[in-house]
Amino acid sequence: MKISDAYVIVTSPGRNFVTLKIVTDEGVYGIGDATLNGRELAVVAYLEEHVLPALIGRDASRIEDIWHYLYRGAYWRRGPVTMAAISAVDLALWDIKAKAANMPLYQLLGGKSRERVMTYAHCTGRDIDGCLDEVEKHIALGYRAVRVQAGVPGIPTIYGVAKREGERYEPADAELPAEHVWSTEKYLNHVPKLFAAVRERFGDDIHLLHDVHHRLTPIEAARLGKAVEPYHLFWLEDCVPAENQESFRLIRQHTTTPLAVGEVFNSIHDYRELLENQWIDYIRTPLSHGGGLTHVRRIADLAGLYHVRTGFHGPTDLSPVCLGAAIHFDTWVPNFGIQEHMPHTAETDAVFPHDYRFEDGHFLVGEAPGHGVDIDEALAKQYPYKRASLPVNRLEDGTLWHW
Ligand SMILES: O=C(O)C(=O)C[C@H](O)[C@H](O)CO
Ligand SMILES: [Mg+2]
Repeated sequence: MKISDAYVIVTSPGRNFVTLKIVTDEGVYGIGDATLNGRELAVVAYLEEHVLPALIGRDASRIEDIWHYLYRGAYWRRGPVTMAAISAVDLALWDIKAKAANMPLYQLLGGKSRERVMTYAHCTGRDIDGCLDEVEKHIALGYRAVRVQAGVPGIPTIYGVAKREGERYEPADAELPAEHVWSTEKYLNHVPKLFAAVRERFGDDIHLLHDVHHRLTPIEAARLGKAVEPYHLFWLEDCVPAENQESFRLIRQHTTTPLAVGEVFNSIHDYRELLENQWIDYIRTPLSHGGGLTHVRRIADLAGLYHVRTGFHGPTDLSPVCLGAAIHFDTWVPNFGIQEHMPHTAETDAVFPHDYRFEDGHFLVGEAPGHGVDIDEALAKQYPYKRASLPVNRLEDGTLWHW
């Protein structure tokens, strides 16, 4: 089965998505997600100029060889743009392989390890009370796990909290990066109060998660991890920027709060010291940024040796294609932890018809051959690309900080 055509579809049904379609001479096609929030067209250019012309005529069944051709063959390795492009090709080829085998993707991976996939919801409020109301709503929807983020007094705009009550949170909300102001002290003083309030109102059974979004230094992260220990979090996410993996040694020495890392990683090499030293508990790299199934399953296998589990990134800036493939992976992977779930808009769901289902706080995998997600190309055309950038953060004195 040879690749006869490959093209990119850019659509913006509420937010931008980049989708790759690979077509074979036998008429079977596959779909991959190539969305890199705020840098979408860089991946489009990489695919169109450097990847797709070299795919035409290749045997679509040789996924492993094509992966290495694109990775080793580029000479320039790793990086989010390259790896998002490789991921999209890989997801589309696995979709083709599973369709050709007339099997849902999880069957090709090794079959079901579980019946359903536990998800966590985003609960955010302008203040602690607003956040508690959201937790209540999400428990009523059946969620067993919630990520809690609340506004911090004295910080006007903060990661994870919508600008206005009742609005959805979307960080890429301006053509050019919006400037936010950050205060570590105000944040560190406030967060333990949020967790105390959630446990006080909802008890011990619900899993609680929190995303620091890379803003602390290692010793500050250690302080936060210790401060929230009484509230036994499921995880504390991205507590420091993680280019320096060694930072986690210090954090781990001080706290038993479980740590999740990796939504901005794209290679197994980003994880090696973290895993081998048992400094983290969950890996977060999504299939659409970490080299697709071919590479992410190697990361998951390495993680499994160290009792580390998966907790894939799943905000709305990963398309339903990535989410659909992730649900197959989650259904199979032995060391599954949890799946992030931030519901897509109705417009997005219409552009990407899919057969996964959400029920009672869990995803249920579909039985259609492939990963079960398609794209309605005619509908996609009705939503043209709009430039959208992620914000930047500055300390109160104006210093540029991590967002
Ligand atoms: O969902 C999360 O945990 C995130 O941190 C979301 C990121 O801010 C988002 O994907 C940036 O594009
Ligand atoms: Mg995150």
